[in-house]
Amino acid sequence: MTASKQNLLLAVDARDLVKRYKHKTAVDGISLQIAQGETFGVLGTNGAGKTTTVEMLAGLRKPTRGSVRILGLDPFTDRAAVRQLLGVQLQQAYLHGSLTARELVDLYRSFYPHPLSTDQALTMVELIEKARTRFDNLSGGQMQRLSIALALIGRPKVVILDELTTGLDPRARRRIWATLESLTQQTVILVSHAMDEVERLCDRVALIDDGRIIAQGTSDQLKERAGAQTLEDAFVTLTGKEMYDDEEDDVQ
Ligand SMILES: Nc1ncnc2c1ncn2[C@@H]1O[C@H](COP(=O)(O)OP(=O)(O)OP(=O)(O)O)[C@@H](O)[C@H]1O
Repeated sequence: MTASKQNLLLAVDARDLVKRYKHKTAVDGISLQIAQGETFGVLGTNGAGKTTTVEMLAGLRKPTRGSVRILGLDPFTDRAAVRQLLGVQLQQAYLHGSLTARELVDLYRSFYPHPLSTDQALTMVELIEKARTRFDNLSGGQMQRLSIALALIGRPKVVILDELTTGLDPRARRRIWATLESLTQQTVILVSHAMDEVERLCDRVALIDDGRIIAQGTSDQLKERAGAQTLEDAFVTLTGKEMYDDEEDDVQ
């Protein structure tokens, strides 16, 4: 494949994704086209369908309808190939708790052909001193940082990060942001509630509400479209909802 043709290939091409559960349509016709090298933000209130969407992109949840291609490959039928292209950090890391941080990084390294070194990965998220600590004995923020290192260890072409820095202290957030800003060659899909994070890191953003994309564009385009000063105000105007509205909060 020539270089120019390769660049035309979308990192993510999702068409009309639908995910229906028995009593709920979590995702209701989402299409996303994300170019190679883009950092793409997915914003939405709790329960909007963000995690379900990215799980379908990663081949972790089968869509009821629709198609996904990651660099032209189907994550379900080309599972082994896609696994080498993709790094995923999910909201809840299901990791083997009795393994140490170093053992987990070593294990994940083995899945990829050209990974970072274990020390590089642990240093990147400032966990080198915790290398010998079992996963179960790490703090919540340390577990989260480790899961970011595991998503990035294989130098994947496409990285999916769900709630990247939720719960991290300001210093750790800045450090992780700097790491992400250095990933200029990689495509990043970032699910977030943090407007500052999205504005700083993302080239484009999709606003998701009730399983649908209600607007997408650069932060500036969304602000302009909503006549808003901030991305948060744009979000409220375009969705008619406050960012932290939660379905469950209504029951009091
Ligand atoms: N396995 C499941 N069975 C039934 N309903 C589900 C299942 N998983 C998710 N849902 C529902 O689908 C909707 C979308 O969930 P999802 O986790 O994708 O939202 P989200 O935007 O990631 O939310 P949050 O910001 O709270 O993480 C929610 O109403 C959720 O309760």
